Amino acid sequence: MNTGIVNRSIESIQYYLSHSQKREAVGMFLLLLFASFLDVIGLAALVPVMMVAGEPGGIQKNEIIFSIYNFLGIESEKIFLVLLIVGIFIFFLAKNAFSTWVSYLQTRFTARVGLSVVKSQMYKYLHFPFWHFTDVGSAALVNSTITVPTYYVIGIVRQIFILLSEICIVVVIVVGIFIYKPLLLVILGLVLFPATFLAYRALRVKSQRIGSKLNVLRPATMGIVNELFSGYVELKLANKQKHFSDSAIEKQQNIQVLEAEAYLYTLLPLKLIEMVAILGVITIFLYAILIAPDSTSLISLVGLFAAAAYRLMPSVNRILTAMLQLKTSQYTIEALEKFRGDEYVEAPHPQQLPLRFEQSLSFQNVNFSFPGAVRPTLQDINIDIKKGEKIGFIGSSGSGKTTLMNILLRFYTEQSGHIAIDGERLTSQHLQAWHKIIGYVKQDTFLMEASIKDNITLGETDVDEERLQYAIEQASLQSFIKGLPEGVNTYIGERGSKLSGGQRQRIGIARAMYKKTEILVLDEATSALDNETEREVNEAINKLSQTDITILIIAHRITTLRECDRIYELNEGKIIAEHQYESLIRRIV
Ligand SMILES: Nc1ncnc2c1ncn2[C@@H]1O[C@H](COP(=O)(O)OP(=O)(O)OP(=O)(O)O)[C@@H](O)[C@H]1O
Repeated sequence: MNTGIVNRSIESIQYYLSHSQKREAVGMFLLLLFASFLDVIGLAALVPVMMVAGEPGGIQKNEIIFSIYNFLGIESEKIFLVLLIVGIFIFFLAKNAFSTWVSYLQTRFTARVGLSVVKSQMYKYLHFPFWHFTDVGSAALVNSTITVPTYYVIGIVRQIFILLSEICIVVVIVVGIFIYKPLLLVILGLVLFPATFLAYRALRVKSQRIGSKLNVLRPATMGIVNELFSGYVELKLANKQKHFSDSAIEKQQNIQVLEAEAYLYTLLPLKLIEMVAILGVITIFLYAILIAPDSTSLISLVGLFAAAAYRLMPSVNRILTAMLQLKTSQYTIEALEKFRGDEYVEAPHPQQLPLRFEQSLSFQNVNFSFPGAVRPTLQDINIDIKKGEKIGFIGSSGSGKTTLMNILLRFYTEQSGHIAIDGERLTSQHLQAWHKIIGYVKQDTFLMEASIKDNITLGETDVDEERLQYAIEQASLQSFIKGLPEGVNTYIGERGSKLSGGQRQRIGIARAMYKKTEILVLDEATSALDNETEREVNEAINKLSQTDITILIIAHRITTLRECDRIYELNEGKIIAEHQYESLIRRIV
């Protein structure tokens, strides 16, 4: 049988196991082996005991049982038989308790492996280079961090355990038969092995193909369903809801068909093995008629074959099914192995240093290009900002404003030049301290399906109420919150659907204020800004302008920049001009 997928699976699982877990896995394998051994002993003991019990004077006929009978010195055969049956029952009880315990250990172990796969995937995607992160897309991210690990545990980790334990059972039986009757083993091998091998070969490619197709279809369907609901308003107005839902249903239908086909393949082996067992009986008959025309050996051989096949069939079936499941789930191994290259591995967090921001923040000859971009996204950026200044950024779409802020926030790292805080170069050793004092209010503020309070504190359990009030005031949210039935505890709906555009941005501002932001980056929304929203946001910005918080505002409406000390204009990644608000507004009017 092809062991490629088995080796691949074991190698893949090893990646997630610590040293002690690897030892634990070996220990568990030994326990499985022992449980299989007990399983076979139990069955092997049952048959002679039943035969002895059913036949008067049977005790004397069976050598082993007879010697036990003599050893115990019990006078009544009946009592001995009762004791023997009770003994067998106790043995089965103990054996099953033991194998249940082994199964319990195994499921706990599997669950822990599953958890470390999820953890490892989460870690991987949370430490992804930022530009790459946005390329992957949220549906694929959810699929990779939750769905793929789930199917990996079901389709790979569990199947490997099933496979190993069933192989143990088969080996024990085969060794037993070999000792007892080598000829039977030859017949069994000749019949069972090629048939099983051929069945596996016929189904494995199909199973693997099903898995790969499912891995594409599942996130694609999830993505469409996500869009269907998140774009509810736009799709309804454009009369496109049906188009999206039809496409999701079509994909879901394909998934159902593939899953049904995969399920069918798990049922087929048993049917096939049954046929093979019958074929075995026929082979023995033929053997007996043509080669060894001795009827007593024929009957005993058929009986033995039937007994061996009876115990072997379920095991061989489970082995085949497990192998096919491994093939169907092979895609999960490949999916988990993605992005393990050095370019995706973040340098280990260096020791963190404190950072003081008391005087200035400057960009010094900063240059940045996205991987594969034809021209630099930012070129020779030089800006000096004093603490407490309010600075505006304008420029056409794509001129590099957001990228510049992402560098300041350290989501991207400049290829040359640097950022200095109070004259000290900002490095990865300052990351924690830097993120503590810098806040970012994005164009589309991230909002959770939770209360206003949770959205401002980002779900903090030990809320500093005084700080919360201060943040609400600074973001000019107090009158809005006062008018709500449950005040700060009011739920804002999914992604803030119960809020206006201005209210959403002001929640973002309040969030930044709550965390004691010293430098605030505001990326003003282009689309959502109607006059009322602009007034609301401007009111908050004006209020913040009275504080000593340093503010950097990317604006699409010049009026947002009224309180700015200076305004930089970007074009194609370069700073092409520095303006004062008055001169800029005159130029436009
Ligand atoms: N993740 C990315 N990968 C590759 N190129 C990118 C990526 N993000 C932005 N760019 C490119 O970098 C350039 C600058 O984009 P940026 O978002 O900084 O512009 P912007 O001035 O903020 O635009 P807008 O005003 O429309 O928000 C654009 O040409 C854009 O296509």
